[in-house]
Amino acid sequence: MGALAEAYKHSLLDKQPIPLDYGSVRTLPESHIWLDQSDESPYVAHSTGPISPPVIDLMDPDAPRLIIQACETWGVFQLIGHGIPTKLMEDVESEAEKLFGLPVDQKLKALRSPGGGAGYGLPHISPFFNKHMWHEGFTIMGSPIYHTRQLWPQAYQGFCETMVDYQNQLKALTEQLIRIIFKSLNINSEEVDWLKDSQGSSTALQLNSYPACPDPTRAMGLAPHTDTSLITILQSKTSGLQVFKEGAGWILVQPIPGALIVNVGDFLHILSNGVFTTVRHRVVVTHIQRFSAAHFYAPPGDVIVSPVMSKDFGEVPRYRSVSVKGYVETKGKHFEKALSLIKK
Ligand SMILES: O=C(O)CCC(=O)C(=O)O
Ligand SMILES: [Fe+2]
Repeated sequence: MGALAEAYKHSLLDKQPIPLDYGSVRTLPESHIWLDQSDESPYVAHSTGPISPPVIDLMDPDAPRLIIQACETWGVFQLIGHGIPTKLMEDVESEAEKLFGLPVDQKLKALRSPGGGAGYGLPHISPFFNKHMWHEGFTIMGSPIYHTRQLWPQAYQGFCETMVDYQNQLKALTEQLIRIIFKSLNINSEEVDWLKDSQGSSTALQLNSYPACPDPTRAMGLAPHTDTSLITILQSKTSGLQVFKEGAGWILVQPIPGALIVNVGDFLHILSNGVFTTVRHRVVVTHIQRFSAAHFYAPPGDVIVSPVMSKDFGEVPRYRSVSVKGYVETKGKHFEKALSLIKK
């Protein structure tokens, strides 16, 4: 089982209820009101600030330097010139729209089984919050056929072909970015077996829907978190994602048409000895439904992640070495405290 599947298995999700039938709700239920959670209230920052994450063209000869700089200063950037066909990105969005547009009884046929990471359900981070998020998701790990057939016993093929093609292309793009980043860390990609053979690494594709919300200033689409990945690549044509920037607060990321949003995850943060920022992010909701697709990439579970030591990344390790599996378990139990628990 891949490390990400393991992560979801260890989450306490089985104790959680199923997503709301959003189509039938006219007012925000008490269970979904986040306003009281003071500094985390989404109400405080709906507008774009004076600063925003950099936009980088992968075809630019200076892209490697800009990517490293963005990983350090923001932990997130928008990527253009990435080579993922626009048509494929549009197909992913329209297939997600079709899926989440199904009647609730139909969607529940693909509900995640207890201990299973794939299928329809609440956000994986739900167990760590006492309020519910205005969100429904569909998680794909490996082949999507099993759950998709439960949704569309006959017409599952179009959805599956689109998602498999997207997963393959995003995995290759992620590995291209990892090679660029590893060079700066002085890691020889040729010596990293799981990267060289593209074997064993663990990926998940998370389709997110944030339904039209009757009271957006009091609801939370996706609560603040960092990703348990090396790198995450996100697509959404609608704004809603906010990233936390020290000294500036929550910044709305305004998607550039056709761009992908790349963010640093916890494993890259550890590997870079804390120099690359694992960016805290969240999603705010509006009166209009929003879709996104997040592609997570983590090394195989038995890989040991240790901070690199150098002049640029520090000569004293800030984190203990951890196995991917071990860290995933710690995150599954302690969520946002996980990184501080492995601090030296
Ligand atoms: O929907 C988004 O913009 C962000 C999704 C996200 O952060 C996640 O799935 O981990
Ligand atoms: Fe995320």
